[in-house]
Amino acid sequence: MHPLRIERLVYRWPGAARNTLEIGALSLASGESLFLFGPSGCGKSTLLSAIAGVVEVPKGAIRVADQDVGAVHGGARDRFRVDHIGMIFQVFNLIPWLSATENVLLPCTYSRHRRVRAGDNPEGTARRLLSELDLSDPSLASKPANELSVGQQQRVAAARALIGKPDLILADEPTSALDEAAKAAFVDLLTRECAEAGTALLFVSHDRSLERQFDRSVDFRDLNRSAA
Ligand SMILES: Nc1ncnc2c1ncn2[C@@H]1O[C@H](COP(=O)(O)OP(=O)(O)OP(=O)(O)O)[C@@H](O)[C@H]1O
Repeated sequence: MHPLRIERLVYRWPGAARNTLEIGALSLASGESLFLFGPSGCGKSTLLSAIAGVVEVPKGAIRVADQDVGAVHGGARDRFRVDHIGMIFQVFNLIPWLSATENVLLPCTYSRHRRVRAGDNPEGTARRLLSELDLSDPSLASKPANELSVGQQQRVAAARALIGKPDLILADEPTSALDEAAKAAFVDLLTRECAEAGTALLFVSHDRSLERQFDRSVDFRDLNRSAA
């Protein structure tokens, strides 16, 4: 099984004068972590949206867990995404009135696949992940998400992405609200958890101080011919 396989992906935002993405090939193996860097506006977030099926992609261009993302539509695509992909985006999409723990457990609510993979005690798994991310204090874990700091919300989003061992995690600048020490610890935990779970990690950022913590690093401008 390939967590991610991209071949001949071309994408243009509606109304744009030129293609945003022209990617020949990109794949990730199970448990592999890739750091993808490039300047603002070069198309990194667009690529993640295409992989997540948030924007329409041509059939055959992107496979996640061996499934053609462009061939799955509507509700089936939403179910496919929660079954196989964990996302840590710049906007965390936490449900504001749910506690940190309840937010972490959401993928297990929506996906039987993730619930089964979270083990016999998903609540215990959620607590363990939050504690690894330095959110073990019960008063923090039970707080509504909108009463957490942005850095704490980033870590809740990471625990939510990790729970139930998805095949792939997409992370878009997830350390922007953390200080230097917290950043390194966060990336260390994320890469370690992914390697142990066999989850492939695609992490995009322009902060190259994090690069050496990953198995592989790619300059987006080398990958994306439209930027040439
Ligand atoms: N929803 C959208 N509709 C139309 N064009 C968009 C949309 N989102 C992004 N774009 C355009 O696509 C190009 C790539 O943007 P994208 O957000 O993917 O870059 P990025 O590398 O992630 O940038 P950053 O590092 O600043 O987040 C930009 O020219 C941007 O204006």
